[in-house]
Amino acid sequence: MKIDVLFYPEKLKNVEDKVVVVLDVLRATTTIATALAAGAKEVYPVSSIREAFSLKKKIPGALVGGERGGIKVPGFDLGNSPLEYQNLSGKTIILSSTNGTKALTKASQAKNLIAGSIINAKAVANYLGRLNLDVIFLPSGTDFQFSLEDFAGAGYIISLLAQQKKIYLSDQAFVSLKLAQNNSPEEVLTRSFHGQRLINLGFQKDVEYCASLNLLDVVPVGRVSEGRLVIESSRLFR
Ligand SMILES: O=C(O)[C@H](CS(=O)(=O)O)OP(=O)(O)O
Ligand SMILES: [Mg+2]
Repeated sequence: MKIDVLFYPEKLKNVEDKVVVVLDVLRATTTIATALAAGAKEVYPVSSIREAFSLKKKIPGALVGGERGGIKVPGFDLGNSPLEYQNLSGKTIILSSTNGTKALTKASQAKNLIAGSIINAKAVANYLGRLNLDVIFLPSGTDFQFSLEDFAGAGYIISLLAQQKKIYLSDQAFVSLKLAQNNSPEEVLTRSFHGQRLINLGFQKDVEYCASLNLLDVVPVGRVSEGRLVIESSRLFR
């Protein structure tokens, strides 16, 4: 299996025949994994606030969540804190965040699209091992800049994948793996620019939660339905 890790979404091209793992460790893909583990039926990632409100009108009972500047959008039911996403049995979630949901929609045409994070690293690694195809990891970044937590997040998954498969790493994937091998998730997330920003906004508990390696065994997978990306929990591979 060949493994590549991009720096940020702008580099992603021609994904139709690719396996793409999108990461937004702080916090969108962690929130998606948490929502699905809490029983949500599906998550629709959308880029804009307007699109979120418009889709909510079309799906009775849907909850709309997300943030701008880290803070819950006025009129939304939920913010972007994974800790808010509990007891969601059968619920549809519409999520719009600054970075993660944009990266997910950018990768929506991928042959296989997976939302990865640190809390479900092992489950994602097992899933990729079963797929047995080349993989591109796509860090969402923060405001179109490189983000440490997403790049290292890919490395934690790669390190678990390396325990079960022969893998061939691009130069960037090699650095991502080394970063993960030499730093704990707590160190990485607390050190990162985005982690510091969230801590200053009062989201210390979110940062700690997002660093909880292998907490959940859910694998969020994307598919396009009626022209729109929807993410559900894969129950095929555990
Ligand atoms: O809520 C978050 O963690 C961020 C918002 S910001 O970068 O702190 O403004 O959104 P995400 O899309 O989850 O990176
Ligand atoms: Mg982020």
